[in-house]
Amino acid sequence: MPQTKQPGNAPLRLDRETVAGLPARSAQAHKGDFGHVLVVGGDLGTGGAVLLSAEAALRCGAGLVSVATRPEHVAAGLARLPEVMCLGVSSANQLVSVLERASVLVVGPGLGQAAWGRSLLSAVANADQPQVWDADALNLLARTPLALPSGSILTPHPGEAARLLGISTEAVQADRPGAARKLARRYASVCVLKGAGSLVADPSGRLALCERGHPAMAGAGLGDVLTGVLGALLAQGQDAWRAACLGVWLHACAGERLGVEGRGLAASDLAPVIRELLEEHSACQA
Ligand SMILES: NC(=O)C1=CN([C@@H]2O[C@H](COP(=O)(O)OP(=O)(O)OC[C@H]3O[C@@H](n4cnc5c(N)ncnc54)[C@H](O)[C@@H]3O)[C@@H](O)[C@H]2O)[C@@H](O)CC1
Ligand SMILES: Nc1ncnc2c1ncn2[C@@H]1O[C@H](COP(=O)(O)OP(=O)(O)O)[C@@H](O)[C@H]1O
Repeated sequence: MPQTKQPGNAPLRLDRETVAGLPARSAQAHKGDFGHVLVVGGDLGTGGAVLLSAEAALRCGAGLVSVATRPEHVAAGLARLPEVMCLGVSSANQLVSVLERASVLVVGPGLGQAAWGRSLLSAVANADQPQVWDADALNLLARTPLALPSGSILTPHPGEAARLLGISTEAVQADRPGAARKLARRYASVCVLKGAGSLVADPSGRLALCERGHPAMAGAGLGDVLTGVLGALLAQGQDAWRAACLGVWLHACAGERLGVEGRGLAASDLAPVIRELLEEHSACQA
């Protein structure tokens, strides 16, 4: 299990044995048992990012999934993902009722950094459900003092980590464990530092390393998929550390499985493969 003792300062290596799984579902299970993930983002021009996240949340077993995005994106969202409740929001006050119904919040994919994204992020930051912050939520966090509620996960790529730490991307890459641990401590959250050899750090200094993955994953939207995976695992009762370790490992193994087909991996190809891998690791029915 990820809580396994680590020798000295060495990171825990994530693999099938060290990653804790989801419990099997009872035969009486119903959708209310598996949480409600709300994905917030998708400003004009980046509407696909929230759909990638929502699709991944759905395919990883969240009971309910909602998206709050620009009203202009609702029709496309419903056409692509009829299972997802897609709400058009022009301002943060329209978020209030859906925020109350969600058990986990994912914020940032395609959010943008203009007034619309900033106001939505403030509303999300005031909610107390566990959250996953990515992309523009992190870019806004780098220039606005906001606190993440306990049990949350941030998922910077090296560029975002550099903005949060006020250093260069090269400096982040030169000491990835240091950067991940610093961000986890600073934001009192679990930090996933993405890129080849993704790291998971928690505020107590725990560190895990994922050596799986594939260079075919170097493409648009792969990070958006990861946010949905993490949201779904939190919604199914995993704490932030366990969700991050399992989610990062599943995502990287799926990239590896698809990477053998070569370049041109589309982010939306990942969700069904992550589903397959999750079932191989943690069967739905005992
Ligand atoms: N279909 C969509 O709607 C998509 C929307 N996206 C959104 O577009 C917005 C901008 O995000 P971006 O991440 O493209 O922009 P950023 O400018 O934040 O990041 C890109 C830069 O970060 C650095 N970087 C990232 N990963 C690195 C690594 N592994 N090693 C070294 N350097 C690394 C590089 O300098 C890279 O050019 C976000 O809101 C994002 O969610 C993207 O996720 C792409 C897909
Ligand atoms: N060379 C690589 N090896 C392993 N994983 C990679 C590689 N390149 C990208 N990834 C993974 O793909 C995802 C890319 O996320 P991100 O940079 O946020 O992209 P986007 O913002 O376009 O969604 C991360 O989870 C990262 O770890």
